[in-house]
Amino acid sequence: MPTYDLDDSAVTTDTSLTLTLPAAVHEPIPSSSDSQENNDQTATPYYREIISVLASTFRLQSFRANQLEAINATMSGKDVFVLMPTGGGKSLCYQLPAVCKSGSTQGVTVVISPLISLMNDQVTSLRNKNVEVELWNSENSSDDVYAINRRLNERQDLPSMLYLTPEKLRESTALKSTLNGLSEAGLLSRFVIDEAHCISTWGRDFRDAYAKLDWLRATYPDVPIMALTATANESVINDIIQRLNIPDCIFLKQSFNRPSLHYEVREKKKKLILIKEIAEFIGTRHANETGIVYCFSRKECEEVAQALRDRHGLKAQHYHAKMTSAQKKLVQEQWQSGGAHVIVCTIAFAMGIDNADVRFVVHYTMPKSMDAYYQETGRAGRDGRPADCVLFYHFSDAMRLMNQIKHDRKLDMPLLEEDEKRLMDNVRQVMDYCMNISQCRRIQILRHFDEVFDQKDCSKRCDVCKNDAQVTTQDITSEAIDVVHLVRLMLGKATTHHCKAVFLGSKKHRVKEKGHDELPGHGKGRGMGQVVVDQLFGKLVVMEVLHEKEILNGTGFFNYYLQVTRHSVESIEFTDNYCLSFPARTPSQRIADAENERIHLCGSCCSVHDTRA
Ligand SMILES: Nc1ncnc2c1ncn2[C@@H]1O[C@H](COP(=O)(O)OP(=O)(O)OP(=O)(O)O)[C@@H](O)[C@H]1O
Repeated sequence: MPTYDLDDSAVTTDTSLTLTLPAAVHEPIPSSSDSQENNDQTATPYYREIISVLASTFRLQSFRANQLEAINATMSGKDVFVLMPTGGGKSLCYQLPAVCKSGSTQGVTVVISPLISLMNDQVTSLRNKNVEVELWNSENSSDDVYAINRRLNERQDLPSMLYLTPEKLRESTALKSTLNGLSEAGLLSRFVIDEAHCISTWGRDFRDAYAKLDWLRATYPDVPIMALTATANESVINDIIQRLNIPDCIFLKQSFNRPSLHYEVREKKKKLILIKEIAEFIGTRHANETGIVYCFSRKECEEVAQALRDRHGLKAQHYHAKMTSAQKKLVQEQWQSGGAHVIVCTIAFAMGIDNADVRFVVHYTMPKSMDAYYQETGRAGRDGRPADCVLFYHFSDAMRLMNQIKHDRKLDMPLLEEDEKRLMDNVRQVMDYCMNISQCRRIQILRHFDEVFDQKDCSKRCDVCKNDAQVTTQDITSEAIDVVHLVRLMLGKATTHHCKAVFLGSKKHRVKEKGHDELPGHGKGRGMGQVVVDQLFGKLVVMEVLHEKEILNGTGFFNYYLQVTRHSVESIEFTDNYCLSFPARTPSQRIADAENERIHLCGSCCSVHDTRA
């Protein structure tokens, strides 16, 4: 057995997960457990230098799961595929061997990475460690390019690493000819494909220039390739391996479980109440600690940050795309120096801000996919210490995301129908996650990565496992059918909000003036309570029984009306999927629900009746 230490960091040390990969695509890939059983990782010819560089350059004491395996494999000239969760320590797997001299291949390690901001961060950090590194991307001036090219061509003082964007690699003939020269001189150590899921059309971030990377193996057959990603299910993995043509790669996968994170979903309330709840959560659980609040829009970021500052006295700052580089830099610096504790940001720009000691991630608005949720919560607890991830969910946010997808399809650019479906499905999966309060959050999250998780290992570090006893599961097939009938009777001309009100038995003016209090479905959901009715409607959207149709109104704005989709009532009756889990309602909650609906409880039988005249 290896004698090196695995720290108790953000990832587990379970390396025994293997995937079933179709033989037609490639030969079976050795799993990490195989390689560990057969090989003492400390007995390789490179180990002595590896350990020395770990301490001297990277100032680290030990390896995390699979890092040493990846480093040894690439130094011995093998292709490697590293599937490691966000914050797991992928960078070290290629940065460390790039600095070492004893590997079987010599020269420059070429890193292909999709995000200029992440490259900049890495390059700065490497230069601070005195690692010789060059960066070649669209931000370079012609003088920069000239200098880099000269350095690479003269080969006197070669950098250990060269960071590139895939677009640069595809477009620049000067770069290609320089790489050819290095290859002919035997001075290309390896190619590293970071965020390798961008290669796959199955992945969420497909990039055209990434797909062209099949060119690497064809042009430089002897240069080892290392592919790394934090998000890839089985189809994506197969696709990456096939496209890069690395069928015999050493495949290293570990559990995606992040034991240090506590997952929780809470019901999203109205704006000011919600912001107060967030402020209280931060104040009681994370006073003076750093965290991120994710919002949907730039306006929302600014409003929430301002409210947290002005109303609740928190050191909060917003961060989004419309800010100037100088403003962003200032906020980053404030965050890193403790001048700002809470960053309220949109997802697109959260990638550029990175701190190891983020203690909480709050989703003010639900994420657009489970992948995104994993990535965004993955910003917390990167130092391996406990951190909280709280997602505030409301059905209307899901509708907002779905409507945005439809809009993007119409307005912007060609979103293919299948892309739209995929994006919609992604939102539905998150809705499903939020509404499923009967299954451990970790089981649900990890299932998304094709990983089977044993609930007992959650150790009550999610809301579901913690609140175990208070959940009720109910077959809601007949209520679902009632809703479908009711929505049909509305002839596609009522909003979701209105349909819910009618279903709950509202006698408000708007309901009465349309005669909807006379409909057969009026009040069928009476007594279920707003939360359960929200869940029921949400479930029907997830199941694609209902959807919101966008209709342009006379004032040039869109109205969203609830409609029944292709599914018939019969299909509901014959599926066994129509169960809902919800927190058991206490008597006081039932009274509150009833009052919300302006319906009174009958004192004698305790069931809900409309006792008004
Ligand atoms: N062996 C180690 N011991 C202690 N800390 C480590 C080790 N390896 C990496 N780290 C630290 O873990 C943090 C995350 O590492 P890194 O940025 O490489 O993660 P990543 O897997 O690339 O994550 P992401 O997918 O989010 O980019 C960094 O702060 C890094 O210094």
